[in-house]
Amino acid sequence: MAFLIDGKQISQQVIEDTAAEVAEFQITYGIKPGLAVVLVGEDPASQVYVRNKVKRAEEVGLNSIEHRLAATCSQQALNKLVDELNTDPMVHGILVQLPLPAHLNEAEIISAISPEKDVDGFHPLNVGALACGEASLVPCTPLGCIIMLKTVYEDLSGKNAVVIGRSNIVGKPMAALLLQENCTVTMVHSRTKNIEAVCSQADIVVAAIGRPEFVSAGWIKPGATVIDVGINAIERDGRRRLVGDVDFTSVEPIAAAITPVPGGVGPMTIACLMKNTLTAARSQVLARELEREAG
Ligand SMILES: Nc1nc(=O)c2c([nH]1)NC[C@@H]1CN(c3ccc(C(=O)N[C@@H](CCC(=O)O)C(=O)O)cc3)C=[N+]21
Repeated sequence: MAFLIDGKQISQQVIEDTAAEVAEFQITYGIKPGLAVVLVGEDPASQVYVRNKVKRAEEVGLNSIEHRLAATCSQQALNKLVDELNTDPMVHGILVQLPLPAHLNEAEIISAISPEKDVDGFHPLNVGALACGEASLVPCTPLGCIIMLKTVYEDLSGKNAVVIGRSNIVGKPMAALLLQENCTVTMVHSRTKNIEAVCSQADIVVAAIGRPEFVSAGWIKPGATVIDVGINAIERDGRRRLVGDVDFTSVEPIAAAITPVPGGVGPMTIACLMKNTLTAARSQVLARELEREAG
């Protein structure tokens, strides 16, 4: 029986710590850190995520502002909104919910967000900073995974970590963060040969491929720690269920520790978004003070 890494509980701690720091921020500066969430279109899953984010933001004491645009909105209209949020001094964090409708250019929008307000950590400048090991705004999901891993291991140094998946939003930043923690990092993906054999060498497996229950017992070394980033809605026995990228039932008896879905990585992602918004607000307020001092 594996130890269950309780994302709900760990995220609650992150939320409470952030809430205390937000309260202090407000006393010091007389304003609340502000988070703007932009949702384009009416995708039901996205609506649920956005609602959860706004709810959590209120809990933490952030000023959260939701902007909704029609699915048919133009690139110019979205750019214009992002520009307004970039210059709004009450907004410290901007999140444009992905994926965007197909006619919109995601890379262009991500680059249009001011890097100081990029609480997703997706802007090329923040991606570069992470690659150089000097990031302040780190993508929320990988950051949440590292926080969970640190509840299992005092020190990640020298661990063999395998990241399954090479997306810009999870796989690549995850590998960068594990490397920063001195892990020996291997990335595997759809073109990797003998993927099972590579995975079964790992002390730590992070699964982020977006395929329901893809990783099964044969991939996992006994005693490994398994972080399941997947959130897949499937239908089983006529009921809608959420499952991860890991076949929990077969892997759980082999692993030493594993994250559940739901209640694992998902809540950590949202908690880290709150943390990043506070980080962004602090550095913007400091930058403005320095500017004022310099005259
Ligand atoms: N710019 C941007 N940034 C994101 O961070 C981002 C995004 N776009 N687009 C969509 C994905 C997805 N995402 C989730 C966060 C939390 C849960 C979460 O908390 N899930 C619950 C279950 C929720 C349920 O019951 O449906 C759980 O895993 O326990 C899920 C999904 C953030 N994303």
